[in-house]
Parts: sequence; structure tokens; C-alpha cells
Amino acid sequence: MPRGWFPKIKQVRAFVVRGGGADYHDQGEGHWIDDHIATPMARYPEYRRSRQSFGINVLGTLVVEIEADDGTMGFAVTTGGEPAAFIVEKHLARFLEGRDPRETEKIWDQMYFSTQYYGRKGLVVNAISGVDLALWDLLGRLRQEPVHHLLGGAVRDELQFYATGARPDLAKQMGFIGGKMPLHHGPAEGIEGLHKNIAELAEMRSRVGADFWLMLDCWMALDLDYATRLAHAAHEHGLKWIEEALSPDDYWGYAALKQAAPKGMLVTTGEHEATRWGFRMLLDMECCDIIQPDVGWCGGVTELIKIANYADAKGALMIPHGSSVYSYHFVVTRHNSPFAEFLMMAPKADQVVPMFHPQLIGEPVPENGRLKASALDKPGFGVELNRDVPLARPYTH
Ligand SMILES: C[C@H](O)[C@H](O)CC(=O)C(=O)O
Ligand SMILES: [Mg+2]
Repeated sequence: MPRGWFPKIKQVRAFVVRGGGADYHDQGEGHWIDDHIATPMARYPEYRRSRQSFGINVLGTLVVEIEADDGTMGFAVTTGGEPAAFIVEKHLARFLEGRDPRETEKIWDQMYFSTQYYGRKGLVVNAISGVDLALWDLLGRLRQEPVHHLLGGAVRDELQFYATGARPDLAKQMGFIGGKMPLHHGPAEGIEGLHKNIAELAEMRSRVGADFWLMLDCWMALDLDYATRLAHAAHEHGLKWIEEALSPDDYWGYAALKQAAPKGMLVTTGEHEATRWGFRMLLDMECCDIIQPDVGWCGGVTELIKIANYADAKGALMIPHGSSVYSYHFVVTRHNSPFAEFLMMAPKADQVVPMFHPQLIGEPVPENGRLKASALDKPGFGVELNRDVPLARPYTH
């Protein structure tokens, strides 16, 4: 590359892919991730047994590809599918094409404020996140540096993981530091459901012993009263944290839950929160002990820098939700992210398989619950798109 010259962005393209990958709820029959999990829709008996029954996997994966005018390509995957592909192609692409890919701040700002009248959270911010991640991937590839070098470099030699899945007992044998289980029964299943939830936790505690971390993921399913009762009953069985117990819009409920939770039990949330402004609410209102942004949903790396810095200044931990390499490159650069999540995508949660399988090639996975930082030392996010998985490009511009 001649001195002073840097390629410009030539084109942004958006594709849709089905079957697992970034839309990790898009799994086949019999997968633990769709086995009677408590959700806000479980108040309707017909949507209680399966999250796919109410359309959890309706969107599919969004793939964003950004080509520079020297032929270098960056890409990223997140959820959002066809509607997000529309937003990327028809609205967001204009803020990148012809621009210098190093202008990550200005590009983010223009994507966010140009969509603010219909965006701010959810699908639109997923689309922005996908573009932002693809841009950081492109930057890393153009500079021949891993993204974590662009973010200030690793602060430790390895990452350590807890596992999310139905089998913390197996996760323990596989070397993880803890296991987070989905809660199975919500308030609509009454006291009987509450007893079943506690019995499952007690059974798992008896299998993993006293010291292994056990957590419950409540996927926005509870109300304050139920969450408080669950937290107190679970305390007896050493629950380390209660996750996403309430609606993400109920900041007041989270603040009350944090006050009401037993001493020593952490309240965590944020995987369905977005942007610095959403996390500022969670942190300023003292809603939780750990924030859990998903880098593919909260606004991408450019926004996560701001979210993580604010959490750091407030003395809060920032443990990203899932998101594979996109979170690993971030976590490794942060002291307030001392461990990371690994989602067990094997249908029985009985083996480690790549989290975004089958969409990425070269996706690193933990061994013995750990991953060497050196496994991330490849340009960009260090993964390739599996072109054997059919990609559709529903819109162009
Ligand atoms: C297991 C949870 O219900 C959800 O599918 C994933 C999640 O919330 C998490 O990994 O955290
Ligand atoms: Mg969760």
C-alpha cells in the first residue's frame, strides 16, 4: 500500500442465511434450546412448549459483506435476516460506500441518527451492529491485524468461559468455570412450576458439587414478585446469578430486584439492551451487577467501546452475551470482562461445537474451558464465511 493511501469502501452487500449460525435459536427438533423454556410468551399455553412456536427463529441470520476498492473483503454475521438486509442495502450502505473505512465513529453516528426515527433498538440496531462488525473485520484485514490489536491489545493470555446449556454437569467435566441453565417454568405455571425450577437447580447442584458456578437464565419471562421468590429459594442452592429475569424495558423492576435479591447473588441483564443510552439506564439506575451486551445486537464494536468504558468507570463487570469471535476479540482487551460466555450448541449440550456453526470457517472454540489469546491472532475477526451454506441476497441497491 503506498504511504498515505488507504482503500475506500466500494460496496456493502447484505445476505440472509437459514439454519443455526448467528440465529442460534434456529435449530432442529429436540434441541435443548427449544425445550419448554420460560419466556414472556409462556403465559399463552399454546406457545409454552417451544420458542419456535411463537417465531423466535423467524428472522434467520444476516450476513454483511463490505468490499474495499483494492478487493479486500470484510464480513460479519448477526441476527436480523431479510428485514435487516433491506435496512442495510437500502438505507445504511450509503453511509459507507466511497468512504474511508477508518471513519468508524462517523459512519456509526450517521447510521444511528439517520435511522433514529424508526430505530434506536432491536432490529435496526442489529443491522447497524452487523455493518459495524463487518467494518472492523475489513479494517483488520486491510491492516493485517486482529481486531483485538485495533482495540488496544490483549490484557491476558487466555480467555476463560462459562457454558450456557442444559447440562452444567457435563460443562464442568469439559473444564468450564460455570454453567448457566435456561429456566423452564414461568409465573403462569404457578407454585408447581416454581418448585420444579428449584428441584432442577437442586438436582444440578448435587451433580456439580458446592463450588461450581450455577446460574439461571430467565429470558425476560418473570415478574418482580416471582423473580424475588425464585432468587431467595435458589440462594439455598448457591445460585451465582439470576439473569434477565424481567422485561428489558422494566428498569424500575430490575432496580427493585437488585435491592431484593439475597446478598451475594448477582443480578445480570442487558443481552436485549442496546446502545450507550440503554446501558446508561441500567447502570445509573443500579439495575444489575453485570451487564451483558451482545456485540451483534447492541450497536457493534464501536458502541460496545462506549458501553464497556462506562461500565468500567462505574465499577461494573461487562460480560458479553454469546456472539463468538465478535465478543472474544473485545473481552480479551478488557479488565472488566474477566470471563466470557460459551453457548453449547450441541443439541444435548454434551460436546463443544462452534457457536455459529455452520456459518463460519475457523471459528475457535474453548479447550478445557479456555482459549489462548494467540488463537485470535489472525487479521480481522479471524474467521471466513462458509460459502457452502446457501446465501441469499434479497435486496440490492
Ligand atoms: C438459554 C437462553 O434461553 C437463550 O437462548 C440464550 C441466552 O439468553 C444466553 O445465552 O444468555
Ligand atoms: Mg441470557
